[in-house]
Amino acid sequence: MTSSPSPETRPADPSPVVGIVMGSDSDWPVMEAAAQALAEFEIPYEVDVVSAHRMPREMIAYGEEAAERGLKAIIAGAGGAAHLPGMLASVTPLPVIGVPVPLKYLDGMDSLLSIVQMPAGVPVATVSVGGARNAGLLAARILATQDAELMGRMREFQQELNDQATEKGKRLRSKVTTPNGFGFGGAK
Ligand SMILES: Nc1c(C(=O)O)ncn1[C@@H]1O[C@H](COP(=O)(O)O)[C@@H](O)[C@H]1O
Repeated sequence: MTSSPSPETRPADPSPVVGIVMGSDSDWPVMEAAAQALAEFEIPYEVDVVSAHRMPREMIAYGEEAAERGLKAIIAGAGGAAHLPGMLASVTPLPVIGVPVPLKYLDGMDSLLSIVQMPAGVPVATVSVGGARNAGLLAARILATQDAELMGRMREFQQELNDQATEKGKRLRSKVTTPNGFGFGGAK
């Protein structure tokens, strides 16, 4: 049986390079998928609640200090009147990825429109409603532009997606008989 290393021998946690922030802890069930994607690529991240509406001064400080603290990208999720991603983008030079979080009413359309319609000059890369996993993957791609090893792992990940989709096609073709037997994946 292997035992985990004692605290003295355990390597120190690497400094986070991606900040995952959200307007409330109630966003975490959606935002967790961003953290999961980063963990799969072994990218160190931090998570916090930073609300533009409820804690404006702290939110500005977070955005202003993010680059100096060593973060390379920020993923910001919020629901409803989601001003957090845009306000962070206005005070940091880092890339900001916005995640519209769907709430009980309006199915996330309110959040999507709040995040995506940024004025020229202040970009927020907006993923789909609830698309936190893609936000994590996009942050990984941004980091991979400066990290050949990470770029290699992203290529492997894409190949796995391809393999899975190819397998899905095979399964479907084996279940459905088409009149001419044609299948994109080379079914004869
Ligand atoms: N959209 C924002 C901001 C902001 O943009 O600054 N701060 C909180 N919120 C959102 O309010 C919703 C309800 O929050 P509570 O569950 O705490 O009442 C959350 O989805 C949060 O992201």
